[in-house]
Amino acid sequence: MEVAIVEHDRDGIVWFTIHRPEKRNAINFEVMDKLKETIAMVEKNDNVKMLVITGTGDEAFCSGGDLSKFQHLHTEDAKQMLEKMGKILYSLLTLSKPTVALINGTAVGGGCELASACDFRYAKRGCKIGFIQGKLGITTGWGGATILLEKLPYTQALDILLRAERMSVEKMYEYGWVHAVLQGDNLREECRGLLSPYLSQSVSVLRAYKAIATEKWKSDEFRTRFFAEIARCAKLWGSEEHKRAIESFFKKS
Ligand SMILES: CC[C@@H](C(=O)O)C(=O)SCCNC(=O)CCNC(=O)[C@H](O)C(C)(C)COP(=O)(O)OP(=O)(O)OC[C@H]1O[C@@H](n2cnc3c(N)ncnc32)[C@H](O)[C@@H]1OP(=O)(O)O
Repeated sequence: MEVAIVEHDRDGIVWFTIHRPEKRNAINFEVMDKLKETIAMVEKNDNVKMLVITGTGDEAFCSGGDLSKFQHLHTEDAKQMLEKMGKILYSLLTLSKPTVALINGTAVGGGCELASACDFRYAKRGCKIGFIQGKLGITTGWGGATILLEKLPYTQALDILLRAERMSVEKMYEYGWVHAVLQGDNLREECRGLLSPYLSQSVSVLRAYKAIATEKWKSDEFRTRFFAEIARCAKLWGSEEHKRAIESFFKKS
């Protein structure tokens, strides 16, 4: 079965849908590979204007890394896994076309990092959003904290990370992380409506604005901070606190 569905529509939107509803759209290596391939295609293809990332079903946008696969990784292997996705999120962050996370359900852990790397976050009313990594004895491991601290005011970003709680869409809207709260009757159409002013611009204009917007993230200084975050998380990955948190999640689920 496909782990992600990629559709290219008439308006120039590429829809990338993580398709693992039975795992609450958790990201394994296959999802990473497919996302990497899609980002490269969007970058190159002049018929594509925007990338929208979402998840299958009503339950989850994305539950982060696939813990059933990644829970046993030790520091060095964990670092490789985190760096692999970190590089993908960095290319998403600096993509030359506008990007949207269409949050159709719960977004937790790495799911929030994936959404943070997008330019806009539109979320269905009632969803829960949580940078819960702190409660798992780790930090964000895909560069998400560095991105959050770039995109939100310092106090809001730090509050979200230190609380490590599942927060309401409304609260995340107040913090400026969610840009539009959607009713959810037809998420795609609501999303398309919000994107229509952007889609009326040419690809050259979209590319030019994205280049201006993302220039600051192409410096060595930013990349060093981004990948240092990943190394810190890798160190915590093998800690007793993290192992206990994951064991307790699997006992419950
Ligand atoms: C690796 C990077 C790191 C980072 O940088 O942040 C991470 O992302 S660590 C992962 C952080 N994510 C989590 O800890 C989320 C764990 N999941 C949940 O808290 C909940 O599942 C949910 C997302 C809130 C949904 O709750 P609910 O609707 O009640 O579903 P269940 O809990 O019953 O789950 C159904 C099914 O899905 C499996 N599942 C869920 N999340 C994951 C996951 N991240 N990895 C692997 N599998 C996951 C869960 O085990 C259930 O499976 P079955 O028991 O086989 O049905």
